[in-house]
Amino acid sequence: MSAASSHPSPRPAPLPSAAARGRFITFEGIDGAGKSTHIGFVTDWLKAAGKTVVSSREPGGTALGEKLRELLLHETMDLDTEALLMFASRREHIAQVIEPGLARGDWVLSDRFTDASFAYQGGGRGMDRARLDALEQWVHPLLQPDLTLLFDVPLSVARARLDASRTLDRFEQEQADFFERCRAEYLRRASQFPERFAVIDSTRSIDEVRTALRTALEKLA
Ligand SMILES: Nc1ncnc2c1ncn2[C@@H]1O[C@H](COP(=O)(O)OP(=O)(O)O)[C@@H](O)[C@H]1O
Ligand SMILES: Cc1cn([C@H]2C[C@H](O)[C@@H](COP(=O)(O)OP(=O)(O)O)O2)c(=O)[nH]c1=O
Repeated sequence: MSAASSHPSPRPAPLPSAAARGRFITFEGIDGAGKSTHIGFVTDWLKAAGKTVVSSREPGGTALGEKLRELLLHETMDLDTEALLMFASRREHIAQVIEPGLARGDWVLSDRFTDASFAYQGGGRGMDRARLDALEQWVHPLLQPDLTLLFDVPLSVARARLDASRTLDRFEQEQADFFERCRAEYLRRASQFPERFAVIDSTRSIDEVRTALRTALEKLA
């Protein structure tokens, strides 16, 4: 018997496999609904579950996106310009942050994404939905969030929660009926895409909201 047959050669090392794709979670709701309050909680919960988390926002999330955010929040502009700049910021965010993060296997959290354009430019300002559909098809034909957490509250609750002392941006200065339309469009989107939306009743206490968030996250993990 040869030495080779009595001592089989060691198995070749497995080839490095590509990281499993991460998950994309978006946070939505009218201003004052409670998104920012709970992003930190979701981040901590996911990290405790062993995930690598990237937390970002729109408009913004990149150096260029943050410059566009400044313009969007403070300069008066035509509605088409506003929608195009929202999607320009989004394109950069997808290319630089969201797609690379998901490819690395990270869990990417975004404070707002395309549902906000449908809610604010579409519902709030009355932009034709077909135009927003076309922009979405252009900017991210294949990408959709794995989970969209919609923090839902009546406008009166959101308004009461917004810190009276803070300076309101161009969107926050809008009238009540604008936000009613935004909220209605968010809820319409949630019923159009029930597989990815979790509607969180954000009138409940922070602890109760956290319980609802855990339930939604456990389904995804
Ligand atoms: N479930 C809740 N109950 C009571 N107050 C809340 C709740 N969620 C958020 N808040 C408070 O409401 C205010 C607005 O919340 P925030 O998370 O900044 O809203 P958003 O990011 O959606 O604009 C904050 O002062 C926050 O502490
Ligand atoms: C992403 C996005 C945001 N917006 C608006 C909603 C918000 O009023 C504003 C900024 O969002 P946000 O970061 O939630 O504001 P804040 O830091 O004051 O809580 O931009 C749109 O109108 N369309 C969009 O596509």
